[in-house]
Amino acid sequence: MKAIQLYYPPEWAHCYGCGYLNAHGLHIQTYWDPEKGESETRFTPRPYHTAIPGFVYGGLLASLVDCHSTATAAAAKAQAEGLSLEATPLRFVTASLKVDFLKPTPLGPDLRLVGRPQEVKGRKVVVETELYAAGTLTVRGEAVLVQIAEGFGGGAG
Ligand SMILES: CCCCC/C=C\C/C=C\C/C=C\C/C=C\CCCC(=O)SCCNC(=O)CCNC(=O)[C@H](O)C(C)(C)COP(=O)(O)OP(=O)(O)OC[C@H]1O[C@@H](n2cnc3c(N)ncnc32)[C@H](O)[C@@H]1OP(=O)(O)O
Repeated sequence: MKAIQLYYPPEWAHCYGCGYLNAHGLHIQTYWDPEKGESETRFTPRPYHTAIPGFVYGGLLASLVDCHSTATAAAAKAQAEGLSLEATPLRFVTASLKVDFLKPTPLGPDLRLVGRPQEVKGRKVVVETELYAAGTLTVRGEAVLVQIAEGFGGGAG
């Protein structure tokens, strides 16, 4: 299976969080399950992603939710419209990002984010995300993503 971000054309692939052309970026990769209608991202924080020793920096967690959500929006919109991302790349930007830090997130385990689209309407998609560390829910996110307007270069916009 191919990560959603790898369908972005090069002009949309410089994002610090998820762009495959950003050498210094996080290279977040998100996978879509068309049957469940949900997405999954896995990421293992590095020791320098520390908030206080032993715990992950919240800004990193917000970045994971952010790029996981933009990719989820692209997949959800493609599925809703019966489009293939291969033939019709879609790119969303973040209009609103809410992150609830429910518990400290331990630094060490692989993190798992699960995204569920709540609304797909016009250019707007709303995505809810749960982030788990070693099976424990530590972060919940809600994002509003807006498909970039036509004329912003690359794909179907
Ligand atoms: C970083 C570039 C941002 C600028 C975007 C421009 C061009 C993009 C070109 C290429 C992009 C390529 C790659 C992107 C790379 C990385 C993405 C990773 C994620 C990010 O790191 S990205 C950076 C942070 N991001 C921004 O820098 C956004 C700045 N902002 C805007 O560029 C506008 O603000 C925009 C486009 C968001 C909306 O503007 P707009 O005029 O196109 O759309 P409009 O207002 O019609 O809203 C349509 C529906 O979204 C609802 N809606 C709008 N805003 C809302 C809000 N805040 N809360 C709740 N709902 C909201 C409305 O209520 C309506 O919903 P409804 O139809 O139901 O009423």
